[in-house]
Amino acid sequence: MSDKESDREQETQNTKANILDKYANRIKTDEFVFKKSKTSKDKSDRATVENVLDPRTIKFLEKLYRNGTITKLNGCISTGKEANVYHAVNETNGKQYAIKIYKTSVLIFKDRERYVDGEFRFRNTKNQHNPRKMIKIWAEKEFRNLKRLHSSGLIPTPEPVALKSHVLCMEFLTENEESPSPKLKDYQFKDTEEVGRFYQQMLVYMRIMFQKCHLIHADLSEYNSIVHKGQLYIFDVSQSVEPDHPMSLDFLRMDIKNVNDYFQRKIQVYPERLVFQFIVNGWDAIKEKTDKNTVLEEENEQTLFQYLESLPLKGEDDSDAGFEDDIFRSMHLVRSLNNLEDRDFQEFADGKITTLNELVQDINLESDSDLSSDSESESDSDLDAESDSASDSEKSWEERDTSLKGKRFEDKDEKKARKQQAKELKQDKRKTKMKKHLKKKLIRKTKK
Ligand SMILES: Nc1ncnc2c1ncn2[C@@H]1O[C@H](COP(=O)(O)OP(=O)(O)OP(=O)(O)O)[C@@H](O)[C@H]1O
Ligand SMILES: [Mg+2]
Repeated sequence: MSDKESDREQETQNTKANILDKYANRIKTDEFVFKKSKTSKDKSDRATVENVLDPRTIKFLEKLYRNGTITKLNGCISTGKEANVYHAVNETNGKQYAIKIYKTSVLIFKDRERYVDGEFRFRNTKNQHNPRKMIKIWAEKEFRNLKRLHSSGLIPTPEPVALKSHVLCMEFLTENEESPSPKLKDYQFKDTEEVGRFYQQMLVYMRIMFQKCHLIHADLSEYNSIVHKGQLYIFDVSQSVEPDHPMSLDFLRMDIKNVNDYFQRKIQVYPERLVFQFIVNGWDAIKEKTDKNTVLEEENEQTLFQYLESLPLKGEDDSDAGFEDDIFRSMHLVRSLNNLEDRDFQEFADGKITTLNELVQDINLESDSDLSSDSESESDSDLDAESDSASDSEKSWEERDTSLKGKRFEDKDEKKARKQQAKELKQDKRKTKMKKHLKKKLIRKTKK
């Protein structure tokens, strides 16, 4: 190890040592048991803390102490495959927090990449194989998505409080000092009427997330929703994507399946295709589809519930034939014919591919540009990312390269090189491209 590295190693150990000295009695990482916490006088076990939290994590955690957000980390409430969640408290104002600390195990990144690739907001993300940098981006993604949902005022979520690199601090959902509010999977429903209400509420939130917040959850289930003060709260949005993500509609169909799978153990549910159309269709298309005795005014939660009431449940309506859930789920859905790869044309001709506009009308898949740059709305104190020597996408927000990206602002020879490259790309695409007249003939044939 070079001198420089060993100095750095030594410095890290020192940082860790004196942080632990300073906070030793206020950081516990073993399992947090609510009832016991009041009486437990047992000192935090320093050795456990040392092997659970690495020095960098402790350094970020310390920022939450120093800025007065928390005064004590009580222990771990969940060990997930991606992150551990800890309970923390501010003993002065009694506020309770959930501190989600992401893990750096590389194995998970394989699965995560598909959620980051293709996302407009993370187009500059490099270092996909650098675990430390990747967890920072992943935590930032969760923080920004949570902020977008929370600030919309339309979707109940835990309030996001701060992000320090891969350490995310948010409001802890609990109705008393004794226990966290239950996940949907553990919630004791009063009766089937209440189950039905929660089911419709979940579908309405999925539509609002898509239409107003321009997000698809992509891991929605009874495990990632909590019933708090009688309301359904949505969280765990690190993997959520915008509608322009190439796989957004596949993720949406997966969410619909998971939600239906949970509720149909208790009540009758709607066909997945109708749920998909409810979420993705523009409001005018929805109004058109309703029968004449359901008059809908402007879109709000009430009219959305009203529309759902008018929908046939699974099996009640034979127009569903040919669109059973498994067929709908396995359908190769493309956004429009221009998205069709040449090799798919034959499949399309054989009627095996459905274009989106055959399924829904006036769909808006464009991500709202001001929403997409939701980082601008972050207050710097929230996104106090660690600023080590890193590429643009890694710099903390204050230091990131603010020169405008895009064609208008590049210098001359870069522009020339880019044009040349685009020309070559077009040339070899043309070689494999299907001739226009053949494409037209195929489409005419399928329209008959
Ligand atoms: N704000 C919160 N308030 C109360 N409990 C929370 C909060 N955030 C997370 N939890 C608890 O921690 C658990 C894990 O949180 P989350 O799902 O965000 O992490 P995860 O890494 O995705 O875990 P998993 O892999 O198990 O889904 C939740 O199921 C919930 O029980
Ligand atoms: Mg989760």
